[in-house]
Amino acid sequence: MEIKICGMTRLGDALAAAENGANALGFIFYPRSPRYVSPEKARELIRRLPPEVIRVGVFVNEPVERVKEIRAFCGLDLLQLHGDESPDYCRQFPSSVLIRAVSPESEEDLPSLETWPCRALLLDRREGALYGGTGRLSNWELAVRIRKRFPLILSGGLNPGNIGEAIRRVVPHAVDVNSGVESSPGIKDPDKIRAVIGEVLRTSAAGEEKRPAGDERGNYRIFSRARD
Ligand SMILES: O=C(O)c1ccccc1N[C@@H]1O[C@H](COP(=O)(O)O)[C@@H](O)[C@H]1O
Repeated sequence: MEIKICGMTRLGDALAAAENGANALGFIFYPRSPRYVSPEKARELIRRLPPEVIRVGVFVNEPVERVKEIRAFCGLDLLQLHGDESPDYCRQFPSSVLIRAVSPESEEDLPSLETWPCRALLLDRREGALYGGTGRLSNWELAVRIRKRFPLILSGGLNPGNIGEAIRRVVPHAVDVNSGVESSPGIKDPDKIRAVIGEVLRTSAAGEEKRPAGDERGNYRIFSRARD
């Protein structure tokens, strides 16, 4: 089970996540977010990270050229598009570097997910004008349907208290945690980071033990360095 911790604004938080086993860290380049980090600051943080940690840039409705510029400047491995970007917008990037955030509300929304040219879907919950970071749970029943067809990152309101149940019920490829490991928006709590990663490792190890022989989930890694 892969894990991403999102909304990094401070070096100590990023290193705590990396040292405790996070596979990927997210940097939010959406100016209206309380977790916004400038490209200059993100670059500073990123260059001090252990090389094996995957760096994900989170964008909301940013012009394509600006996303490309920030990606090159900061050395981002993957791009998480979390706004109203269209499939045509997405096609201006290699699909291998894209994570598309989606918030389907019912089964009827599922066929449209086929249109996204991306490496993985990230299931989140939108709340009014807020694009993400709401701390609200996503729809786990739809998540089970989605993960049968696509590499899925489960997101939305995950925290040390509910992530074990989320993994047992949804069995996603990866999980993404953000406000659930904070003491206030943009300020992570290293104890909560340790707790959430510990819970992910324990739950996924128990799941592996119970899996019948021959039930391989494949070796697909979402958080790896993609070739453009
Ligand atoms: O965190 C934000 O402020 C944010 C703003 C705009 C787009 C995405 C944002 N965060 C993403 O939201 C999900 C879920 O967050 P939470 O766990 O419910 O707090 C996560 O993938 C973040 O990448």
